Amino acid sequence: MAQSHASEYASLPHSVPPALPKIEKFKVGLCQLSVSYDKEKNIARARKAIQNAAKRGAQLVVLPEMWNCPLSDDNFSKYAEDFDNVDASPSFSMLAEVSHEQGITIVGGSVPEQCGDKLYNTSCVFGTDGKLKDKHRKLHLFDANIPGDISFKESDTSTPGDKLTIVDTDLGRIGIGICHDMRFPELAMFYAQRGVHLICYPGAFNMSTGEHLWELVQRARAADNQVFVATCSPARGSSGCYMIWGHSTLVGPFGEIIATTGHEETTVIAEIDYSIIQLRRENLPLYRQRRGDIYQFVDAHVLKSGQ
Ligand SMILES: NC(=O)CCC(=O)C(=O)O
Repeated sequence: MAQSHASEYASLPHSVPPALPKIEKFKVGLCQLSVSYDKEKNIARARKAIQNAAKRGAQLVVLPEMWNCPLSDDNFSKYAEDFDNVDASPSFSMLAEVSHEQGITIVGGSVPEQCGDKLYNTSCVFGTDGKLKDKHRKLHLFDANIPGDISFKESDTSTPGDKLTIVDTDLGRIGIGICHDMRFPELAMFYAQRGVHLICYPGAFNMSTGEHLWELVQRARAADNQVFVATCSPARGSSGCYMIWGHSTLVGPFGEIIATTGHEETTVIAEIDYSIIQLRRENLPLYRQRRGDIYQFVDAHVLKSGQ
């Protein structure tokens, strides 16, 4: 779990290059799904998309933010699931079943999670055995007010998470963020410093910030940290008042776009080759060039533990 990673890695020098996992090359599937008001149909649609991505060779499948639920604050509690009560959690159960059935790793986008009287925007990661490996609760809730454009206050209904999520999988060390989490470079730096190879951000940028910033921020997170970044959005036209930008994308460690799409429902299949991380870090050894004598990135876990 992330918190144990924090203490385990607290003493590492900043920006160590990651050790490569056994598997260097594999295919990722980014399922950009249409989302309707019918939760059962959303689950069936997601299952099919995952199965098709696996048939096309994807060993890792990423789903969008809020794939079981039209994206609006007033829907979250209606579509929420309690993951501790798996029998009453059809989205969770489907992901567990299909990851096992297909023998793949799934970053299960996000769905609203009910935990006691709290709602979270939560991403569950499943291993090839169908077991939950970890879950990430969105840390930075999307509260925005751009007059005449968009007004959204996720914090009216949801509670922010309180931990970082680094998951060791057969396909490398994966860091998880959800949508607005991508705006915060510190989170990506924290992950990179702890040897993450790939950061997955299920996300649903809107039309205004999407056009200007969706591509820019994910390329920046990848280039700054010399890691892979994968984003997965719902398709536009998905139900709800929130107009979605789409454009699910895989970015490489040079900030290069490896594969992307438009706003319609589709699955992007692309190859991740981790040896490129090593190559780029040799080409441009940012981790050695940082001026730790002038400035330092100090994370809260290190401060708290007094190191
Ligand atoms: N669902 C979200 O967190 C949206 C974030 C977003 O659009 C942004 O600009 O940030």
